[in-house]
Amino acid sequence: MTFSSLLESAETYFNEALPFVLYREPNATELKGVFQTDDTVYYTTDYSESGFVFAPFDSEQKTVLLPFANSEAFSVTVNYDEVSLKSKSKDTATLADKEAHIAVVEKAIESMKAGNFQKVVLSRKEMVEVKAEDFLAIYKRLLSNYRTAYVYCWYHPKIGLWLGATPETLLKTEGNRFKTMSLAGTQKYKDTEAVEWQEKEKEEQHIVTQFITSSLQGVSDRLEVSDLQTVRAGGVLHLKTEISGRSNSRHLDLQSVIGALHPTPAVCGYPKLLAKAFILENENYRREFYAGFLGELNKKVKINRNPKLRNVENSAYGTVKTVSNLFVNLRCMQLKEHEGYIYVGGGITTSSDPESEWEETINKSRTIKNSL
Ligand SMILES: C=C(O[C@@H]1C=C(C(=O)O)C=C[C@H]1O)C(=O)O
Repeated sequence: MTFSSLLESAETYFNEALPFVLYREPNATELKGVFQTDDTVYYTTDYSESGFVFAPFDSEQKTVLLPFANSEAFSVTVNYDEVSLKSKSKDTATLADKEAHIAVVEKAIESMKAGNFQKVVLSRKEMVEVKAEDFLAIYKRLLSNYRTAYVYCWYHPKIGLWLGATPETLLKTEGNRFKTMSLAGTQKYKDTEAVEWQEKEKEEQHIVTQFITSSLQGVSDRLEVSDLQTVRAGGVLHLKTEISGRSNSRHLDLQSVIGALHPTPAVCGYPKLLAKAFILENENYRREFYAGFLGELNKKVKINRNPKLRNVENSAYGTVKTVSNLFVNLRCMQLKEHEGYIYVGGGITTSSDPESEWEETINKSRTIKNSL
């Protein structure tokens, strides 16, 4: 199977209304595809299943699963030479979009000043003129434009068509080791990653780091927390801290770890339940799968830790491990037959300036717009 034949299979599956997902991990050259052989909507029950998951923001709603057992999986090397299409940027937000977003941001600031909660992530969706039938051209541009992102295209005829290029890992596990990240704080990228950060951004990112480390306290006694870094995600920069560890027990309970993490204050707020209630009550639309998560769940892979043995084919030294690679669904778009919806948001604290928060959503929305 080649890069172009994998894309052709996706096109065939789409035309035949069968579920599939295409995805490429950050900095990887491998494009993977999972093609479900029937059009049933399968769900996870306790995250012990093996497959590709697609979870909504609202953790009360069910997580969709493309079970590996009911699918065919392929992997090819991406051929970027085949991705030469030019990109354009269009800003399509209306004045009404701007006023509505600013009004909710102002309401949140007031509520936080009254002491109701500390941080909330407010988002909106913006309509763009695209057609679902063009999804592969858009997907190829996303692959080419964002090599450090997790770039996916997910389709289920009974649920919808989603594409994205996200910078955020929710959870990576291998056996009982795990890794996650605290990613928050945003500024526009202007040719350098050597930038200063304001207290507001440092504070909102710190809230996320604190939440993650305390949520994982019961999972591992020895958490490793990296230094604060500035990372680029297309046209924006974020603050990032990496958090990793090994579960105290031999078995990592994915259901409880995912339950403890999702949604983090990077996409919801703090305290979690109060922020979530504010979001559900005040954002005047449903997030659906935006700010949910997606990726491989309990995949069996052969791991070879000795680099000297890397070239030994069919290695007898490899061990089979169970891995999960889950990413937060950000910088994404839902594609309908005749239009697309880009989903974007940003973290609000009492020090937020509503106008700058609006600009931040515009800057984030360009991740997708630059590839339409
Ligand atoms: C909510 C989004 O992004 C998240 C919010 C950020 C912020 O508030 O600065 C930064 C990165 C992400 O964790 C989004 O892209 O829609």
